[in-house]
Amino acid sequence: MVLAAFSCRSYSLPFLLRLGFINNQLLSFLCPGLRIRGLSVLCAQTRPRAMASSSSWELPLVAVCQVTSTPDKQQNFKTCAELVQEAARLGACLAFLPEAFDFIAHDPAETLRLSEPLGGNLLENYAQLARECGLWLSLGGFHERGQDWEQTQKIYNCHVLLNSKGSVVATYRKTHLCDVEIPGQEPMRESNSTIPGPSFESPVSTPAGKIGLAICYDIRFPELSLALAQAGAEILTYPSAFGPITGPAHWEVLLRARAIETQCYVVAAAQCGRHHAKRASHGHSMVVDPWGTVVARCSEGPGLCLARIDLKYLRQVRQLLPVFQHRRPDLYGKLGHPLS
Ligand SMILES: O=C(O)CNC(=O)[C@H](CS)NC(=O)CCC(=O)C(=O)O
Repeated sequence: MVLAAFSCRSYSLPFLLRLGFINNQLLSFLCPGLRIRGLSVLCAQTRPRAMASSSSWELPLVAVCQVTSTPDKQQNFKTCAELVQEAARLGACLAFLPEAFDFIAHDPAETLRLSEPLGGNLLENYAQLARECGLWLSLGGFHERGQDWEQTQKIYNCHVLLNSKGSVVATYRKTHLCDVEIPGQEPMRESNSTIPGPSFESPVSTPAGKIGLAICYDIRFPELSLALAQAGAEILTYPSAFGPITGPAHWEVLLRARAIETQCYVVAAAQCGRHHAKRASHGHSMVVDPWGTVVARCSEGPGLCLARIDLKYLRQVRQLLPVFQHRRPDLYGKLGHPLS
């Protein structure tokens, strides 16, 4: 007990663990109570020592906003605007809002009624907000009436990236729609109201790095994240509204897996709490670094968290573990076909 405590304080436990002077079994034998603390310290410091980052205040800061959207569009805008203003005050160059930041409706009919085109009032309000605050905005899933609205009477789930002048720099329309029924959470039939997008978009240069756009359920398709990484993405974004059953089981694991596989930062702004009588979301917005470490996470309820994006560190991780050189595309030809 004394030895373990002494080790922790004086000789940096993770350092001794890495050198092999002490292992987790020995540690748990010496001090069961400290094991968890020791492991969590280890987790935060598994970043290899040689890979020290640049001075952190020189690195771009991003903000991840977590909200509880309701059917009330005006109120939702007010909540999001306050968080974006807070992000700007804290020095962020880019703020991320979750899927359905504009609203979460009671049913598909209300979703369609509340939707707007890209050129509508809501996007104009966000463009003005970006200009006033002087930061970029990832608007993670806007219920968009597209060019084909008159014929189809259906919308797109559209991720819009605005620069600090309020101009639309990129749009991505969700390609994998969530049509799933999981016992214990409200059935999701996104295709009732939404058309899947035709393609993914090339990653976009921003003050924080090159961003690959995706949305929520897309995270279950590693093919998309690999395609984005191969097209040059350094940051992947998964603005989301995960449910209360799949959230605890899959959310963090999926985010960390995508970060480790692609060696990208993963930024995931999430809906949280109860939207209306029938629907609730998991929350747990976070930023994962290219090593797979969760470097920022929101607490319960609406709010924001911040992370620095260190692209030098990203390149070091990619050098240390050159999985993109070791990949065997000659083996994976049938990938993506339904299981037989
Ligand atoms: O409904 C809206 O207005 C906005 N769209 C959503 O919230 C979508 C479709 S219902 N939600 C998801 O994709 C959750 C995926 C998920 O929970 C999982 O993959 O486990």
